[in-house]
Amino acid sequence: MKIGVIGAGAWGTALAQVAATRDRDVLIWAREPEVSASINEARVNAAFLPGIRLSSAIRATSDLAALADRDALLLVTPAQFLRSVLAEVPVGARPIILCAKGIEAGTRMLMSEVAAEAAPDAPIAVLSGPTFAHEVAAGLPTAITLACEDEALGRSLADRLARPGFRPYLSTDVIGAEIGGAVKNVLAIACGVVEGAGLGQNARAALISRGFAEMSRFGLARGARVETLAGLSGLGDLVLTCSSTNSRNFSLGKGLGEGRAAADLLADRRTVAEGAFTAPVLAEAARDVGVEMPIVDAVCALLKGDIKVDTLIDALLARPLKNEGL
Ligand SMILES: NC(=O)c1ccc[n+]([C@@H]2O[C@H](COP(=O)([O-])OP(=O)(O)OC[C@H]3O[C@@H](n4cnc5c(N)ncnc54)[C@H](O)[C@@H]3O)[C@@H](O)[C@H]2O)c1
Ligand SMILES: O=P(O)(O)OC[C@H](O)CO
Repeated sequence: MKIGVIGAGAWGTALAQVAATRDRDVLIWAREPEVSASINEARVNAAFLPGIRLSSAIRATSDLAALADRDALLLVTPAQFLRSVLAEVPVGARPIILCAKGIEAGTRMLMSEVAAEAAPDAPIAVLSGPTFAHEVAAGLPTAITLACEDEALGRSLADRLARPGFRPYLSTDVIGAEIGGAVKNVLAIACGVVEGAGLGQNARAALISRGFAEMSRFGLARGARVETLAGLSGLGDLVLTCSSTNSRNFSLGKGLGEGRAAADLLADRRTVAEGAFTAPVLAEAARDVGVEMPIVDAVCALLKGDIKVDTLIDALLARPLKNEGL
């Protein structure tokens, strides 16, 4: 199975590196010609994954047509660009593995729903979990969920990607795997706010727990399974991303918590903080299914600049007491 990777940001590059540990022919599409050149000539992705020496088995191209000979495609562009990129790739009936974590603005669609429209003949899998790209590219031990409704295909894709240090766990719950990855990015912004505003470790733990309750309420309303939400792609990734400034989403939140404006923090960013795009569409999607997500609403308000951090925290803490259950 010849692997093609579409998107040469940090995560696409790390996944190409994973595939290249056993495969002598991995092709990655970079939107930026200078990134292709840097990978092919210097064996490094200086723009998006600096400091990692890349395998000589990875070739880069900036021509999407060059992916025509690939047997399976990993889609690793940011979520808001999945549809436009798929429109340019004649995917046909080749399996696609969706790796972006987000919800499409405007349509409120999950990535699998976008892909089902844009590449209707392609079998779909989702790869999602607690996976900082630098650690994966450096070969540090990592476990991840690979979800595919077709169990046999899921197993063959997992076998194709698995390495001693990269361990996919199989699931058939595609929606559940996607919801965990999309929602945790928004909650990571909230945890960053807690850090930036100096609210302490108790508050961070409370936010992870109550954030997980929000993720679970929304996930269950959308048909996700409890074990998926409590697994690597849900709780696992929530804990990772809420714990470290290595997370772009957590860092963005930290800046907000320090009182900086979202527009300034997001201006001229080359790397993506998906939670900033997911937050408003997630809030809408939650209202569609009648689910309360107060932490997500709070992140939306901060991103819009509607409210100051102190006022927001006071409002969250003043909510009526309630039962802990979902
Ligand atoms: N970085 C990680 O550790 C990590 C881990 C797991 C999942 N992810 C997810 O992978 C996805 C990609 O993130 P990343 O970290 O690789 O990106 P990145 O922040 O490293 O790089 C940004 C990417 O966006 C691409 N881009 C910009 N404008 C574009 C356009 N108009 N059309 C298509 N692509 C465009 C750039 O070419 C580049 O590949 C995100 O959904 C992210 O949540 C990231
Ligand atoms: O840097 P972040 O916040 O986009 O997080 C990266 C990955 O999603 C962690 O699993």
